[in-house]
Amino acid sequence: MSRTSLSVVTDSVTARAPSKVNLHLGVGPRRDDGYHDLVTVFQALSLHDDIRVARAHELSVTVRGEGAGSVPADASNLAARAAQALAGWADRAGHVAIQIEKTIPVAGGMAGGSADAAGALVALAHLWKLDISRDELAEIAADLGSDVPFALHGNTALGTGRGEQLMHVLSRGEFHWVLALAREGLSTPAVYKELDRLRDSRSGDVDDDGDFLRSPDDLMQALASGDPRAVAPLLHNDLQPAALSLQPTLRRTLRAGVDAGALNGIVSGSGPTCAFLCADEQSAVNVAAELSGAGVARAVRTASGPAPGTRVLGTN
Ligand SMILES: C[C@@](CO)(OP(=O)(O)O)[C@H](O)COP(=O)(O)OP(=O)(O)OC[C@H]1O[C@@H](n2ccc(N)nc2=O)[C@H](O)[C@@H]1O
Ligand SMILES: Nc1ncnc2c1ncn2[C@@H]1O[C@H](COP(=O)(O)OP(=O)(O)O)[C@@H](O)[C@H]1O
Repeated sequence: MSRTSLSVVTDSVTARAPSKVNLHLGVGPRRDDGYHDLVTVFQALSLHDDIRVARAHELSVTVRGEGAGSVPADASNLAARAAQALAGWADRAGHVAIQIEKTIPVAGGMAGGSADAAGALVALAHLWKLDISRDELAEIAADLGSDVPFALHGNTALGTGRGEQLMHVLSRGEFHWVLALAREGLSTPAVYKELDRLRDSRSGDVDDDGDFLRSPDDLMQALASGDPRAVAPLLHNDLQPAALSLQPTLRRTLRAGVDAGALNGIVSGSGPTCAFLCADEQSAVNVAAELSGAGVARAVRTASGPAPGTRVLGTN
């Protein structure tokens, strides 16, 4: 019998990256660099994007699925920028074909672009067999966008700085969410700008900065208890008034979700997706059905959290 030595070459890797909702989003005043200091509690949700990377002779990006038409399929795509950044770290050419299968709504406040960047980082580190630590990957991630480190981390985490400095938060059990997707997206910088404008227009009667950036201890205790009824009243988003100011119809969406039986509803991050926390899985299915019928959203999805961070799904 002849012996051949088999060296298995991986040609493509697929990674799965989660979406997120901010259970608490405290926003400090605008900094000199244009960013805002945050104290936020992220929870990763089961709604995800899949990112496949394959060896190629040049960089290319294709995008399919939810909102694909409004995502750039060129070097400006966050996944392509992630590939270039990782190639730079590894001192190699970033020739790779990237395929993104989107389920996360685009410009929806659920960090879809960040998920795609995290997916590209994890998939390429595997394809290129890079000896890179999670911390080094998180540093590259933070340069790509404030939410990208959390997309890598997943689960539940406290974010500080501009949201890129993370500490794991204990969260027991599974939480069930209904997501109301809006017809039009909202631009993240525009929502932060609207918050600054609203605060400027009523300066004098605002909380002091320390209050914006208080630690959400009650929420973290409620998460550790695993009781959605304890978590629900503690959901808080400083960006919500700004998102509602730019898309006033979201008020009706928020009301409709609670009327349908959700424990509470909140604008997800910079919006316009509205996220409703439900008592259990069956309640989420009922709320989703009723919200779909109410005509207050382009589409309605159910999701659970916390979901794991970005991970390799398979190789070919
Ligand atoms: C609001 C949040 C809440 O998690 O998420 P989304 O709702 O957009 O998903 C994040 O802060 C969005 O993070 P991300 O989308 O990664 O933002 P980046 O690319 O870093 O920054 C885009 C722009 O948002 C504003 N920005 C972002 C983060 C921050 N801490 N302060 C800011 O003022 C700045 O105007 C910045 O130029
Ligand atoms: N891979 C990507 N997926 C989604 N959007 C992307 C991507 N790359 C760049 N973008 C752009 O980034 C903007 C923010 O999109 P997204 O990350 O989905 O929303 P949000 O910041 O509200 O969570 C959009 O205008 C989109 O065109």
